Amino acid sequence: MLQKKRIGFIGSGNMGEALVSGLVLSKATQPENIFCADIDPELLAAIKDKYHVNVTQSNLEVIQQSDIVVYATKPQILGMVLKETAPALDESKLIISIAAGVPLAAIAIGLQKKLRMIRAMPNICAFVKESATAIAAGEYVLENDVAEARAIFNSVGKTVFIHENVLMDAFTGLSGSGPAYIFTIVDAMADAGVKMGLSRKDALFLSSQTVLGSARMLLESKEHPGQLKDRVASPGGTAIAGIHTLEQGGLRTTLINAVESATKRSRELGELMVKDFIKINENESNGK
Ligand SMILES: NC(=O)C1=CN([C@@H]2O[C@H](COP(=O)(O)OP(=O)(O)OC[C@H]3O[C@@H](n4cnc5c(N)ncnc54)[C@H](O)[C@@H]3O)[C@@H](O)[C@H]2O)C=CC1
Ligand SMILES: O=C(O)[C@@H]1CCC=N1
Repeated sequence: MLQKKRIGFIGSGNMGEALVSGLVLSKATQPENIFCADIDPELLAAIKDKYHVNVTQSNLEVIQQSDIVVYATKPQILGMVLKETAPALDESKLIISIAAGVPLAAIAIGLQKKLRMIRAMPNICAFVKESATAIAAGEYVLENDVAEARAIFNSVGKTVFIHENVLMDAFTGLSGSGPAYIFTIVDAMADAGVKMGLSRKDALFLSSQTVLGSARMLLESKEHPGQLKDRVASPGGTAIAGIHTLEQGGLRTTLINAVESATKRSRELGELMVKDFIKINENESNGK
């Protein structure tokens, strides 16, 4: 589906590169159909070297070359970048924003243009084709646009399509930010292994493999996590002793609080971006 589509990235940092990596690994499209822009020439040179895609410091050039444009800059500068690139945007292109917190309606109001837009929340595991991505569509998308967006994100992992753009902040708090929680947990488990006398290398490998295996069991067995937990925790055994300590430490509450905080932060980022957009528009109309 994407073979003939030219896909451009505005911002080629952590997430832009993760998507490029997944797209190239999955062969969903050819490297010559991928166009990456960034302000950092060293980063672009490294991306060209690794993935053999087209790179340029010019956002406008990438947009001109692309059928699908993915905005992958930080939400805090997205308003400015969108304004700068708006002259090159029209209904002939599908625009995808992966920015945390930024509602499509805010982009539409800020740019005052009718555009085919998709909002997506992937995660960094796109690097290894294991992203969990939520996708929502804007008002003016064509029938094929959602399928194309899904094809992009399916090529770097699994997708869910949601109708309510408003739930994106919750996805951002859970699966968009989730790898950071898991990396922290694995790091802490590795520290624990070291404390118990394992080498750092073994401790890190064993905790990472344990997370991978647990995730695969959850997805493949489709059993409830509680049931799987019961299969590990024997009466009077080691796992239940460990779980008791986790519960004493408030693990569940802490994780629920973490997802809630990240969801709230996502909403805040969206509100800040809207304010930013209003300021840019006011300055423009005052001729500043
Ligand atoms: N890092 C993650 O795990 C995830 C990030 N996201 C979203 O992806 C977006 C990008 O995040 P990251 O990749 O983490 O940030 P990053 O900072 O690693 O990458 C952003 C890139 O944009 C470049 N940039 C800055 N100004 C620019 C400009 N004017 N024109 C073109 N490029 C410019 C920077 O040099 C940088 O390489 C954010 O909106 C974030 O919310 C979404 C899901 C997961
Ligand atoms: O910048 C962040 O912290 C998050 C991770 C998910 C999206 N952006």
